[in-house]
Amino acid sequence: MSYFTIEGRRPLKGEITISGAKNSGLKLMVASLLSKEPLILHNVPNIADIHTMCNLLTTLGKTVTKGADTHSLIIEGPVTSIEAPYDIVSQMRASILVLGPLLARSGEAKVSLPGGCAIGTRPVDLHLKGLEILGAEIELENGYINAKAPRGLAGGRITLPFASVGATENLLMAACLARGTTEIINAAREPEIADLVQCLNAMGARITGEHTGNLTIEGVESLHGAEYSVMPDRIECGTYACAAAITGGDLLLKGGRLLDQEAVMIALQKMGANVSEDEQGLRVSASQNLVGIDLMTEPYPGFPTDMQAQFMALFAVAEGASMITETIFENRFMHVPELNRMGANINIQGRSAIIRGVPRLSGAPVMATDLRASFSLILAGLVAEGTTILNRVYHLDRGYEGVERKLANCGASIKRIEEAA
Ligand SMILES: CC(=O)N[C@H]1[C@@H](OP(=O)(O)OP(=O)(O)OC[C@H]2O[C@@H](n3ccc(=O)[nH]c3=O)[C@H](O)[C@@H]2O)O[C@H](CO)[C@@H](O)[C@@H]1O
Ligand SMILES: C=C(OP(=O)(O)O)C(=O)O
Repeated sequence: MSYFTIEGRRPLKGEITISGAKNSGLKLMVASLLSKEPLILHNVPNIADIHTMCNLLTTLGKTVTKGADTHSLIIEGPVTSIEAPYDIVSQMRASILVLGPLLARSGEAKVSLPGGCAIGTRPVDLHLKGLEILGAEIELENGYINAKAPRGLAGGRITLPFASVGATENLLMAACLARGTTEIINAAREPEIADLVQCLNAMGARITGEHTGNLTIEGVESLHGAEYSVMPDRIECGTYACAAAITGGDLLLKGGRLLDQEAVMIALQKMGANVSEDEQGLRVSASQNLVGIDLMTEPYPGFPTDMQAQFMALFAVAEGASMITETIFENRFMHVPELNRMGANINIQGRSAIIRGVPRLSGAPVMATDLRASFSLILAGLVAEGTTILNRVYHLDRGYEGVERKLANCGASIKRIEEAA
């Protein structure tokens, strides 16, 4: 297992190129199940979750090859298996997204139930209820979802009680090949949904309404191949924006887009950071002490839960008190005890955390518990006095490409130590 050592208190200055979005790239790869023709994807991030998705698609019969450059993939060929096995689904929850496309294409699917994870119980009831409205027959047995649509899927009107990102994506992909028209009311509006819609439309789907929360999908007989570039990762961009702010640095985040993350950038500005945008990307700097603010996580366009842990690190050293209310996942405060071990003063009250800013944090050995929690500890380590040792960095490798390279290029002292197994 590898770990990071970080020596803190160095302002970050320079440029970081933002990679393609994990939370879009994974779904675009799944869309390849809807056609046997090649789907050529560019700007695919080189991260563990993408490798896991390659593995899952290969298990289902697809051929995945590297494209013209290191961030391109070609996915093609027929689906030859309808089973997403437990050993892959348990590594990555996004695997559940193969359910809708497999049903639509093959009329049946067997997908392991993903179960909960460190941030919450994460049920998939909305995915299953929506597929039933489209005509699927679903049974749960031995930890698997067994789904059948012997007469194919048929369009329907699905109202989501909560704008679930994953349910929207699963139903959207299933509806592309259903007979007739499907409406998804109260669909998620995250930018990754629009990216998926654009890719599906490039493959011949007929989807409208991607920015409105109400999607209309006119089913088509078949989809064809396409070439598409994954959008930049707004969460990676927001994370490095926090790195600039917490270290009193100045970073150009190449490829970052304000449009995708206004709530995050407004929060940084309220705290005293400077944010500007030009044709290269976003520039974020801080020349004064940050001040605490209150935040609540919400579905897009609200403040994203995937940035909550990173802002917790910022608030830990900001002047005054801050409060974060987490409304999306019930257990997403696992980073709090670790930040407190570094000298932060954070109390959890139900779904809210009260953070009283402290003048300094001190380096300590800490343990990553999930992807974004891992980066909140890196941010704390970048501003702490002394050495921070971050264990279990495999969480981080799921979703951030080349963390230590990107940070070290901008002046951070961070090293990955590979421990023999
Ligand atoms: C791979 C990926 O894109 N992951 C993102 C996706 O996760 P994911 O697609 O899992 O997130 P959802 O929007 O579906 O989940 C949000 C909330 O709804 C609940 N829920 C969801 C589905 C369901 O059938 N029943 C149910 O109760 C979940 O438990 C959670 O509490 O969106 C989240 C919310 O922006 C992000 O934090 C994740 O990074
Ligand atoms: C929660 C996240 O991912 P996943 O849904 O894959 O667990 C995330 O990207 O922060």
